[in-house]
Amino acid sequence: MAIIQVDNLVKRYGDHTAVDGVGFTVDEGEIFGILGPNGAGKTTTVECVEGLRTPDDGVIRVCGLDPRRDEADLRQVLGAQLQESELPDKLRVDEALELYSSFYRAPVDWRELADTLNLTDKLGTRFKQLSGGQKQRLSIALALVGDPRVAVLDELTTGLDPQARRDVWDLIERVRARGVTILLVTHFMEEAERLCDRLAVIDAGRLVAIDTPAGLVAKVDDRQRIRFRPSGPLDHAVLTALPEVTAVERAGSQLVVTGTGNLLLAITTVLAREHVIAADLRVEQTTLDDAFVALTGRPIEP
Ligand SMILES: Nc1ncnc2c1ncn2[C@@H]1O[C@H](COP(=O)(O)OP(=O)(O)OP(=O)(O)O)[C@@H](O)[C@H]1O
Repeated sequence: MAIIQVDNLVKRYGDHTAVDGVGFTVDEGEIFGILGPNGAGKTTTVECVEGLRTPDDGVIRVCGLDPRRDEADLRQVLGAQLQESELPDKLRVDEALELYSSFYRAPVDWRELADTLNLTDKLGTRFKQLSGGQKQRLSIALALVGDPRVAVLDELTTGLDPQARRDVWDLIERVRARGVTILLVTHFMEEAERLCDRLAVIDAGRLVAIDTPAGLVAKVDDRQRIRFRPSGPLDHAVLTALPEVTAVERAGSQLVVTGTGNLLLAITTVLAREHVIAADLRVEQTTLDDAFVALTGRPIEP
């Protein structure tokens, strides 16, 4: 069942159309990602979902609520990561968590949440004195403290080191396992691939594609590339004769074979028959990065 519904969303800033007819639905319990380069309109889209901005056109429903009209009810079901500037510098971590839980009818135990986010030894620290990563973890805690049905997380792991990023991903998976629906804004391919059930790719305010990460890759290209160094002479014709093979190229001492289907099995069977050993064999598949370039015409990071 759709818990978030966005139809033909349009948002303009002056004469600049930041979001231009974007639509998607998110099912209950899904992690749904919005992926796109800087300035694509991702934050504007989710801020309309959160009721923080008024759309110029379109319909949005979150748990059946209209984010602008039903703002007070929306606050009880939707958790949003706050912007850094929203917390006073002198507020301590424990005070912030206590304050935010007081906003909700049925908050979770904030001490437990702080523990999960490795914030327990920072409870007495003032906001201003937290590192970038600690502030980020606190903002995630504040988004989840109300035990929301839907959590909106914008650039969740920006500024975190690789280990902290993985810890946050694990946390998000645990949150989802409790049934929370997550709308996630990201421009990290690895994050999108690892966490999201489905992704909306947005570029220059427009929706380019919606699919699973694997579906986006498959849409673009299902070719694989296999590289290896043959141990002895090999007639390329034995490879090009295979129905799975579309091309064979030489790159220095390596052969690069492109194809589809069960390419690896087809190649290794032929090599065994020809008594050739494939050294340094590597299988390269189309990645989400490749799919993004194919869909939008450019890489996500300039
Ligand atoms: N309050 C505003 N007033 C005017 N223009 C704005 C405002 N907020 C955003 N924009 C513009 O609208 C476009 C979309 O911005 P938005 O922040 O939604 O993109 P984004 O995809 O979230 O980008 P980023 O990844 O950089 O945060 C950009 O061109 C941005 O400069």
